[in-house]
Amino acid sequence: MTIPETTNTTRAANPSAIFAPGLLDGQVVLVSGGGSGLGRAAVLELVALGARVAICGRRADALEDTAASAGAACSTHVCDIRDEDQVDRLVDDVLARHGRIDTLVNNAGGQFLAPAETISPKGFRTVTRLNLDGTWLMTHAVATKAMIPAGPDGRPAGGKVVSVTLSPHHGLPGMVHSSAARAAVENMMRELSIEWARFGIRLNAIAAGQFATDIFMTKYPRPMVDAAAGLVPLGRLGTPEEFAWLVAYLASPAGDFFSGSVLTLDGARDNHTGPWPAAGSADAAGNPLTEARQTRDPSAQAPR
Ligand SMILES: CCCCC/C=C/C(=O)SCCNC(=O)CCNC(=O)[C@H](O)C(C)(C)COP(=O)(O)OP(=O)(O)OC[C@H]1O[C@@H](n2cnc3c(N)ncnc32)[C@H](O)[C@@H]1OP(=O)(O)O
Ligand SMILES: NC(=O)C1=CN([C@@H]2O[C@H](COP(=O)(O)OP(=O)(O)OC[C@H]3O[C@@H](n4cnc5c(N)ncnc54)[C@H](OP(=O)(O)O)[C@@H]3O)[C@@H](O)[C@H]2O)C=CC1
Repeated sequence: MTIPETTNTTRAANPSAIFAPGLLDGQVVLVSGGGSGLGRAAVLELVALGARVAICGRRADALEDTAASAGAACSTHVCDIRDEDQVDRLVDDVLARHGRIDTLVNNAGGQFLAPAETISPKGFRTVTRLNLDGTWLMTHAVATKAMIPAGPDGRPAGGKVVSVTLSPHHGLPGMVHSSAARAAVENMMRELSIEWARFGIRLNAIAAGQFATDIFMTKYPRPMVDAAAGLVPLGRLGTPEEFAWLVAYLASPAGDFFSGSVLTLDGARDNHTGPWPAAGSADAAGNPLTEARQTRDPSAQAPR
C-alpha cells in the first residue's frame, strides 16, 4: 500500500525554525528510535520539511505518540533492531508502505552506566548488540533492499545513512561497552562510504554530545546529570532540535557531498579533557558512578 505524497495539508503543524518548507518534499526517511528524544525531534523536523517518515522502536505507545504529533506523513513500525527477522520485515513493510527509502537515521541506541569491572559478558553483549549489531542490521537491510537495487533510471537508487554515535570520543568512564560500539559504528560508516560510493550511498555519523532529552535527564545518576553542562565549553546541553536540524541538513541536497564524515555535535565537549574524576563522574573513591537497573523492553518484563 502507498500513501499520497505529503502535501501542505498533511505537514506537521509546527514549521521548521531554520529550513524552508518543502525542502524534503518527496523523500522517505526511516528513523529508528523515533518514539522518543532525539529521534522524535528529528521526525517532527523531517515531516515539517515535507518528508514522509517511518519510525521504529520496541514500544508501540511511544511510536504512536510521535505519530500523533507528526501527522499522516508518519508511519509506525514496532521492531527490535537487534533481531534480523524483525529488521527484514520492517524494511519490507516500509517499502510496501512508502515505496522507497532515501535516508536511514540509525538513532536507536543506548547503554547502562557501570564501572567496567562490574559489567558482565551478557551486559557488554547487550550494549554492543544494540548499538553495533543493530546499526549494522538496519544499514545492511536498507542498503540491499532499497538503495542498491535499481531506481526508475535503471541505476542503483542510492541514498543516505546517518548513524548516531557518542561524544566525547576520548572515553566516557562507566560506558566502556558503548564507547567501543560507537567507535565501531563510526568506522563502519567510514568504510562503507568507500565501498558503497559506487551505489551512490552516502554514510555519516553524528557524534552527539550531551542532549537534554527526557531519558538523559532521568536515567543517569543525579550528580552526573547536574555536572554535564559544566563540562561543555559552550556551557550548556544540546537541544533535541539542534540535533534534528543537522539530520535534516544531511538529508537535504546540502548534505550530498558529505560521506564518511563524523560530525561532532557537542558544544566542544570533545575538546575538553579535565582532571579525572570530572565533576559528577565518580564517587569519593574514584569509581565511575552506577545507574539503577531499568527495563524498557516490554518482552523482557517477565520475572528473571
Ligand atoms: C553524562 C552521561 C553521558 C551519557 C551520554 C549518553 C547518553 C545517552 O545515550 S542517553 C540515551 C539513553 N537511552 C537508552 O539507553 C535507551 C536504551 N537503553 C536500554 O534499552 C537499556 O538501558 C539497555 C541498553 C540495557 C538494553 O535494555 P534490555 O535489552 O532491556 O536489557 P536488560 O535490561 O534485559 O539487561 C540485559 C543485561 O544487561 C546488563 N545490564 C542491564 N542494565 C544494567 C545495569 N544498570 N547495570 C549493570 N548491568 C546491567 C545485565 O547483564 C543484563 O542481564 P541480566 O543481569 O541477566 O538481566
Ligand atoms: N541524549 C544524549 O545526551 C545522547 C544520546 N545519544 C544517543 O542518541 C540516541 C537517542 O538518544 P535519546 O533520544 O537521548 O534517548 P532515548 O532513550 O529517548 O532514545 C533511544 C531510542 O531507541 C529506541 N530503542 C532502544 N533499543 C531499541 C531496540 N533494541 N530496537 C529498536 N529501538 C530501540 C528506544 O525506543 P524503545 O525503547 O521503544 O525501543 C528509543 O526511542 C541513542 O542512540 C543515544 O544513545 C548519544 C549521545 C548523547
